[in-house]
Amino acid sequence: MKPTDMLTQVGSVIASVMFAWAMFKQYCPFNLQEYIDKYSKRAFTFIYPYIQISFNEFTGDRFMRSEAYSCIENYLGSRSSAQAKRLKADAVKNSQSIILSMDDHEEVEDEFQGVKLKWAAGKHISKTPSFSFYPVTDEKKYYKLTFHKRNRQLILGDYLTHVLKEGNEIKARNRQRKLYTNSGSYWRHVVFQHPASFESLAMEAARKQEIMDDLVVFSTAEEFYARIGRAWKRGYLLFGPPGTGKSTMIAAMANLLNYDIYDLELTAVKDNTELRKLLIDTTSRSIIVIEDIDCSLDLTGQRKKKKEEGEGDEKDPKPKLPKEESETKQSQVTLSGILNFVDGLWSACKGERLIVFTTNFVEKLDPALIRKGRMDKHIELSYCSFEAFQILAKNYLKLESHHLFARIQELLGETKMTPAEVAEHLMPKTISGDAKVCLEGLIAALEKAKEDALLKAEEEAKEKEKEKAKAEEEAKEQEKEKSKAEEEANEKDSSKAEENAKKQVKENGFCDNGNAELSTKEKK
Ligand SMILES: Nc1ncnc2c1ncn2[C@@H]1O[C@H](COP(=O)(O)OP(=O)(O)OP(=O)(O)O)[C@@H](O)[C@H]1O
Ligand SMILES: [Mg+2]
Repeated sequence: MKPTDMLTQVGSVIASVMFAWAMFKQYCPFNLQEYIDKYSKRAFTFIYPYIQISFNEFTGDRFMRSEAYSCIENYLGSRSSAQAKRLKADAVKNSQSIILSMDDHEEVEDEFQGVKLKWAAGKHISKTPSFSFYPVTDEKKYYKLTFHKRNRQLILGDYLTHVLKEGNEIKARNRQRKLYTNSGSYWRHVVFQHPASFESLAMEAARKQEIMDDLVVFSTAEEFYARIGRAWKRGYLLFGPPGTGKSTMIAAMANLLNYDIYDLELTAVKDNTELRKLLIDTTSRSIIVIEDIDCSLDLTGQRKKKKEEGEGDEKDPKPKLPKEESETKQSQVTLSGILNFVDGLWSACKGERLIVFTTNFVEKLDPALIRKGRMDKHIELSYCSFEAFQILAKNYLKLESHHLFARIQELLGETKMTPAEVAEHLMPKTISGDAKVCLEGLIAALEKAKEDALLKAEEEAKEKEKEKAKAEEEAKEQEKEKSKAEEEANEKDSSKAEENAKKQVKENGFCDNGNAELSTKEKK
């Protein structure tokens, strides 16, 4: 038989089979069709040695994108770019980088512990009836994993866990981080792009390293927290004078760990229920920040106030602005609400979380709020040391050393200046950006600060001296008054005794109180 004849015969056989199949579908009862379909698939899987798993893009009611699908998409990214011929590209991180994924109907291979598997991207298209002129197509994308059935245990267990974990990590690396703020009971967000880093933070190197280690250890300690039975969260209390870098450190923490920031404005939270709702809505890998907790709400005196109710109002050492006052009145968040927020059951949901409080006055906070276990790490940010200055000089002026550094070191040891003030003096003052001008300006400011501090100390000493003298005078005056009062009391006593004696003599003819002289006189 000629090859052309053979081809003709094959073609006619295929055409007949297809015709028979079409007739069968047309006239065969639906139940029988289903029956045959089911058993033919079973028979096929019986002889087919591979297992297939589909991961659909949307689960359930189509509104939720499947987490597994996006994890797989991320996981397959690098493999796709290396193996697939048709790729899809998408921009992430505010168009700063591109991620690639395989296009529909492409396949890539993967290997896990020596086992080979295959991933394929596909889509089901179904036409949904519509009144529109244009037909509406409903695309359902999926990834299909194919592997040999002898590896079932390994793939369903370790491999899929590995895919989800790695996919999640890639997703976290690629995602655009967000800065959230609360508005009512919802979070609004903007893109978070703060350049702060631990490298540029002006702080002693050893302390900085300790904080960074603590953060990194925390972020990788999921198994540890699960083993010891603690929620995977950690509290940081940053305290120190204004301008010492508390907010900057929070941004550096977020950049180090690649976390989102939830900046919680407590005065805008109506009550504890709203606070809980906000907490539940936060995602994992995030830092929840409450800035200036001492003046966000009057949490400082709540416990004391309850005890002292009716004893009159305690004077707030920091006068509040009228707006702040009215907001505080509106907010009914209580200290116990905050404590539940920090370590209640809800704070444990959905992965790792850092909770950071900042304050200028740590001593004003209720000890319950900042005890270890709630605020695990207390970090004091203080005035600028010489080591911190060196980092600022390197950042601002690109200077590692300078002959004026010695004088600055001397002055920083003698006076207090916040890193924010030092940084301000190191900002370029001339177009040429002459470092010497900045350093001289800083020296002048430090000398002035030193003089001011001396004057202030002298004034304080004088004030103290005055107060001491006044106190001594008052004490003397009090002493005088006391002795005068005693004299008067003595006089009163003796005249009273005299009167009593006279009375007795009049009534009894004698006196028994020992005032014999008087009684005999009276008798005579
Ligand atoms: N330790 C620091 N390292 C680097 N820059 C700093 C440091 N401290 C302050 N700065 C600079 O000073 C500015 C103010 O600092 P920041 O807002 O972090 O202070 P803060 O402690 O949060 O103050 P506040 O208590 O008033 O909120 C920052 O923009 C930063 O440039
Ligand atoms: Mg701040």
